Amino acid sequence: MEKVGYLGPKGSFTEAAAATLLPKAERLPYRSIPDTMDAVAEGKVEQAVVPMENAIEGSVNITLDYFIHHQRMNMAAEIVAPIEQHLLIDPARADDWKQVKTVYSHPQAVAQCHQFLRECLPDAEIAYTNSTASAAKHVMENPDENAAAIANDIAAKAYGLFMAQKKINDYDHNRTRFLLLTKGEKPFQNELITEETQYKTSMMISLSSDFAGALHQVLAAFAWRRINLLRIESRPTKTGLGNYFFIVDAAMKKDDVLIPSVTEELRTLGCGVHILGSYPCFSWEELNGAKAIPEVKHR
Ligand SMILES: O=C(O)C(=O)C[C@]1(C(=O)O)C=C[C@@H](O)C=C1
Repeated sequence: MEKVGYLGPKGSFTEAAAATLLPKAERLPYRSIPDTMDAVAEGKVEQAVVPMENAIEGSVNITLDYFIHHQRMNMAAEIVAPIEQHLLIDPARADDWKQVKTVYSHPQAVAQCHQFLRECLPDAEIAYTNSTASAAKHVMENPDENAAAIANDIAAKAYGLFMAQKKINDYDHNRTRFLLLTKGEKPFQNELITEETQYKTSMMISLSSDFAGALHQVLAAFAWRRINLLRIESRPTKTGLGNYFFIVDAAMKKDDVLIPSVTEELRTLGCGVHILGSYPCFSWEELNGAKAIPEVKHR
């Protein structure tokens, strides 16, 4: 049976994303995003699912940075999922959630609920964990701590916690984009792919030097070919203040003409160009119907 690694433990949003993309694969939890990627590089699993970007909080920087600087692999598929955060506590404290002293969660989840925390739990300490599910697990394992977790309803069930406050994310349209990563360029062969499936091609582009219009030249290479760009993200190269590379997502599948020619043109301009993957993109609703978060049967 094929294996997929995910940011665990069980009950994380990432597990639900992995279960939806690869329902037949054996799922193996890892304790951090870098550990999850290392598992692919070390051959412990053939592929892994990690969170990449959130509609409220933006990029998951650790994913992007570890991917670029430490474990360059292939982006093989994408799923965008709705994210509903809840405040979970030990059932024995069901009526006392306002007295909670510490709130545990992943930094992305905490950021998605800033306003709620400021208004409803202004004195609570925030403690960051590797994932929302590890926060829930911690609260379950430490009933004397007077703590709460921000996590989803699957984690509430998995760890026997009470949902003291539901949907505490500050904005309704909360969605996270998860990526399936593989070691080599392994096309995602799956019955989920149809004629209508949209593709993206992600590229890392570094500018040759800093001059007026350098980024404009890069964008022009896409523009005159009418390649639609869905995202441009800049991240530090970590070589000095002010040095950045760009991650660009083009709304098309890697082909034999446009992508090779834009790559060629950018290289002629002196840019570094790496194709990070060309992959099908799915929405949660497309794969799960109207159900917000599917029941994840744990293995
Ligand atoms: O998968 C999880 O449960 C996580 O904690 C990770 C993560 C993320 O990094 O974006 C996943 C989805 C939510 O946006 C919040 C947290």
